[in-house]
Amino acid sequence: MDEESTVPFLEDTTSSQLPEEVNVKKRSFEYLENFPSPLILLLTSTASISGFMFGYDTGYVSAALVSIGKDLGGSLLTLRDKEVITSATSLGALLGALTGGLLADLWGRKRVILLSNLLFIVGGGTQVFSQVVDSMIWGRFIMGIGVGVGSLVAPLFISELAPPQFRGRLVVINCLAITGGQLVAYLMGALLRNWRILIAIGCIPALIQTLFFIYLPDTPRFYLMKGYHDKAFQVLRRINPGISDTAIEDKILQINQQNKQSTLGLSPWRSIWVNYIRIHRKASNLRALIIACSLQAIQQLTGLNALMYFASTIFQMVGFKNSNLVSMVIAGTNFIFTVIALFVIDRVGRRRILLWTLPIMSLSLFLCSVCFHYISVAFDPDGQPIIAPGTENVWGHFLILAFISVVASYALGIGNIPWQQSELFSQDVRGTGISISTATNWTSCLIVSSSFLTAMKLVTPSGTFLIFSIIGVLSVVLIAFIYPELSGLELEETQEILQDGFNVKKSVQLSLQRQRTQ
Ligand SMILES: O[C@H]1[C@H](O)[C@@H](O)[C@H](O)[C@@H](O)[C@H]1O
Repeated sequence: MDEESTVPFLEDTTSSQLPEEVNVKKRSFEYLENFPSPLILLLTSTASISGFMFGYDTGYVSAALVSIGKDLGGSLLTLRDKEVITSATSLGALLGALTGGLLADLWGRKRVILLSNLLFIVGGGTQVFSQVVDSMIWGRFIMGIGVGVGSLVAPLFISELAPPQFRGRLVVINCLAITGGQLVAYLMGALLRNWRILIAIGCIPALIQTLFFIYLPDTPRFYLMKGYHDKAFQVLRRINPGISDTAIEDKILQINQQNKQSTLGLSPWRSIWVNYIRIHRKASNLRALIIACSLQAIQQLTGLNALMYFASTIFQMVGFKNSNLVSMVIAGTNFIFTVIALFVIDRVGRRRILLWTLPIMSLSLFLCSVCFHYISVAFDPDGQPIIAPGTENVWGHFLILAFISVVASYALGIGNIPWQQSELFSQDVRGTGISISTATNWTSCLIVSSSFLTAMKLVTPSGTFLIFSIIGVLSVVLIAFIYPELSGLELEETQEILQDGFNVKKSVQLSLQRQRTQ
């Protein structure tokens, strides 16, 4: 380690020229490990249980709706009941996302994860014991709040702990848990005929995570936000074995520089307000917010979840009668390609992956649109799409290939990169920032799920997928202009990048230099 590497990068926060001009001041904290420490892996996997519950709880609903039959109130569920039961979770998640980040700043990341578990268990329990539709809806709503809170706090927790060169991969572990949760939900849905057991199983991971977290610490960055130097020191020491005390103190100094802005001592409401204003007034924060919200909106507005929903009808057309199997093929592709993302995200870089995969995804969506042009889709009296008899199967086969290509390119990039959002924000407004961007995700999800069937009727399925494809193309242009490369950079460094512009070119150079020195 040379002398220069002990100079905290952020000491030079007034510098607006990056990165050659700052002579690549190396990070104050030299990571000696080539592999994250066992404690980091334990904390990451435990936090990722939240991701699993996000996936499982959004995934089991279609199977549960089929097997509920007349169990709720003695009559079959109407289409309206099904819609409300399904969307109650997304609505709850929107509420959870709006409040989760703010609570994480007030109470700590760990306590908020515990709160989300309580919501999972109360919401799940309410559903398991439901005798009428209304209590089922309330159960789904309460559980949805837990999903929303968990969807933002788990990646936040992980990215605050992770050494920069592993951060991308460690956050993808949570995304892997989401797609894994969806896959397991479909698998269980196919195996289990009893919906109450299907839902009850979903509460077990929440209990396991609670037990683990009782004994595990919060993140050093949160402890420093609250002024707990010793606790932060101890966690940094445990997660980075082999690092000198001086290097740890350097790191603490670096984090504390950003905490000068913290709202310590203010009342909770006042600090929420102050952070809300701060995130809009300070240029670097506003840029971070624009990037994070854009990525989250793009993830949902390119229609992946709608495609998942429609997949079973298409597969039926080409001879697959088992719709659960269909969902598993799509969810399986999503899972497998998220595994690949895990291995490439830090090496290739977030920006570059998006610029490679989004064009492929847009092209695949366009191919879906072309295939649909040759397939005649009708709608049954309930408004559900059905394939008109006598349709040429060959287009159905092409469509399946196009679907798989959409899901694969999605899972490699836009399916997981928006969840790296915590790295964009400075310490003082991180909770507020990720609350707003996660709420953007759930709002966009609600917009697509509530308008998808109407759009298919109004502009045909071919037109709907053409719209998704156009959104994909526009997103590539937007990302090319506004998304800097943050792979390998310290959380504190990203703010420097966003200080006087989006600094895309300079960030790419800095990230490359970091990769060479790590
Ligand atoms: O990152 C996740 C994942 O890609 C899921 O498969 C998808 O259903 C969610 O909407 C998304 O947020």
